Amino acid sequence: IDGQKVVLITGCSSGIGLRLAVQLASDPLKRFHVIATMRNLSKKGKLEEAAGATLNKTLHIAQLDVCYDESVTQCLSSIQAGRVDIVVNNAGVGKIGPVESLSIEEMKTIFETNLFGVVRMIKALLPDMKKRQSGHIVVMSSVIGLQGVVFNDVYAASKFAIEGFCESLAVQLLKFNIYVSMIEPGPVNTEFEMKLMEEVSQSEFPGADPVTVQYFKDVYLPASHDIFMTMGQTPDAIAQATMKVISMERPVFRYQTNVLYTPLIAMKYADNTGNLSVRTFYNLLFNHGTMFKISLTLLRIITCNCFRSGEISPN
Ligand SMILES: NC(=O)C1=CN([C@@H]2O[C@H](COP(=O)(O)OP(=O)(O)OC[C@H]3O[C@@H](n4cnc5c(N)ncnc54)[C@H](OP(=O)(O)O)[C@@H]3O)[C@@H](O)[C@H]2O)C=CC1
Ligand SMILES: CC1=C(/C=C/C(C)=C/C=C/C(C)=C/C=O)C(C)(C)CCC1
Repeated sequence: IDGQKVVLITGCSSGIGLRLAVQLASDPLKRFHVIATMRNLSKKGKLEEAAGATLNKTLHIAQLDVCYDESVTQCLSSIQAGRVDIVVNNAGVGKIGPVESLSIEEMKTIFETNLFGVVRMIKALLPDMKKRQSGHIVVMSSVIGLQGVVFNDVYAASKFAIEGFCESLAVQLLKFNIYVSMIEPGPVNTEFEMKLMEEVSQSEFPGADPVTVQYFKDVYLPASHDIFMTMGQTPDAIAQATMKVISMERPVFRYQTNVLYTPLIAMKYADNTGNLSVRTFYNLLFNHGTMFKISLTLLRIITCNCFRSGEISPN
């Protein structure tokens, strides 16, 4: 452990967290000692299988639920190395649907994980990182932390919230040689989308008017599915991007993993009235058939030539 970076990752039972844990633990130079955490250890089978020979060598599995103080304290105090050099706040939950049919209580649970879960981890680790004048706080944010997407209102709010928190904190932490990095993927093909679809398929959308429900079901859901199919990245691509940011000597504050999404985000900064973003998203949503395919092809042509060419290939 002495020459290694101790990396703690939250939410490793599936998706991005699982792949990141495995990629870091499989580093040929053995630079990382990975503590792959999950809230429910009965789900550890998939990670154990993917970890292969790295299990209990460079990859260690531990219990951690970001929503509970005791769980966080207990996990951190059980760390053999006695320190965490890099924390990857990956645990997160999605939420889609008309706001009229979501209760405030339900909305709070999203913030409990995506905002306060991350804040809890950071608060627990900061004193020691400050003392050691070293550390890297990585957050699995999202493009939805920079640009809202229709029917993702609450999820967007939670990711915007953590962006604001970290953007503010990053300045203070530079004084202590602690870096903060936000990883901002677009759609990623993990269990995330399936969980959302499952939840939606069970809801009758109480409180929402029929026009909104129809707009959500017949326009948004197919368009969103299309976006996951055409623009979606693999969790391995996100793990690779995260590993790249972790390995930087001076880690960047923001890192967008999907070059196809970059021009959509850029609209926000190109027109400070916000109208360009709102209207373009409106048009893209309602023309998601043929027009959308044409727009996407155009985006591919533009972005492949102009944005970080060759750095990460859009899949
Ligand atoms: N998939 C996507 O399109 C995108 C995802 N992201 C973000 O990436 C991150 C990972 O998502 P992804 O891998 O796609 O989705 P998954 O649903 O596959 O993974 C989410 C992980 O978070 C865990 N988790 C949820 N709540 C808690 C909690 N309270 N404490 C600890 N762990 C918890 C889940 O555990 P359990 O199995 O127990 O539920 C699971 O391991 C999230 O923060 C998400 O917002 C960002 C951009 C796009
Ligand atoms: C780009 C785009 C759309 C959807 C984007 C989606 C659904 C993105 C999902 C991103 C996720 C899931 C991020 C997770 O953090 C719409 C609204 C269909 C309209 C057309 C343009």
